[in-house]
Amino acid sequence: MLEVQNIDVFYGASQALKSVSLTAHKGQVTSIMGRNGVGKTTLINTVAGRVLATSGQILWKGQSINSQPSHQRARQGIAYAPQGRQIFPLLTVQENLETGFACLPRSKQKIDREIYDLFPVLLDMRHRRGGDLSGGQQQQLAIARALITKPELLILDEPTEGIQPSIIKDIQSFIGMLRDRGEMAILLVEQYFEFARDLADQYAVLDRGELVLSGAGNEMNEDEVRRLMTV
Ligand SMILES: Nc1ncnc2c1ncn2[C@@H]1O[C@H](COP(=O)(O)OP(=O)(O)OP(=O)(O)O)[C@@H](O)[C@H]1O
Repeated sequence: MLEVQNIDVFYGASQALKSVSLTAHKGQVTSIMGRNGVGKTTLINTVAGRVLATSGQILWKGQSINSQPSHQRARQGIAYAPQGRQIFPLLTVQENLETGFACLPRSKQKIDREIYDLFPVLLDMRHRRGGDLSGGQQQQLAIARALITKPELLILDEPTEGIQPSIIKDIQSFIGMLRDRGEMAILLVEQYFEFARDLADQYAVLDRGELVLSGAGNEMNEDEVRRLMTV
């Protein structure tokens, strides 16, 4: 479904990704792992169209999307919940959700009841300001906002960052549930090893811009991956 083929990315003269390849499939989580600064966010930003690859191909449902800007990719079913959540603190929960409509035609700009069924806390708090939510609730809001377009590829950048341990399990269940519905592929960037491992149908480990290890989640060499994730 998503095929990233040998992409190179540069920031000025510095190369952030070196010939990185990756796939993601419907009904599966692909966990992208690695230390700080190895290129994980750059990789998903390149898939989302926020950063452009200088060479290589990104194929979405068999078509090259390299030259498409991010809003066009969003319209094609690629959604992104960014690192740090980027909730608008002064907008209400409902208004935050509505910002996810930007790439949809007016006729489709409706919050499905299903979103609130998935995240009941957001229904209870829909008239509260985004900034008043806890970190875990904001993370749910960020995922819900990404789901508003009914994506077929959901990209999540470090959803556990800054979230208290008791809520991390809930976030893990949400992601597992979305995966099990079989309607979308999920690309998960995560530094919390157990979280990324438990969700991974496939995994990829980056080190200094290169893909150094990848495979099926259930065949992961845990010691090796942990070593590559340790500073
Ligand atoms: N906009 C940018 N301009 C210049 N260099 C950048 C930019 N964004 C990232 N980099 C550099 O590219 C490299 C990869 O960064 P990236 O954020 O993709 O890594 P990461 O694995 O996601 O790290 P983290 O886990 O800290 O988010 C780093 O050396 C970083 O400093």
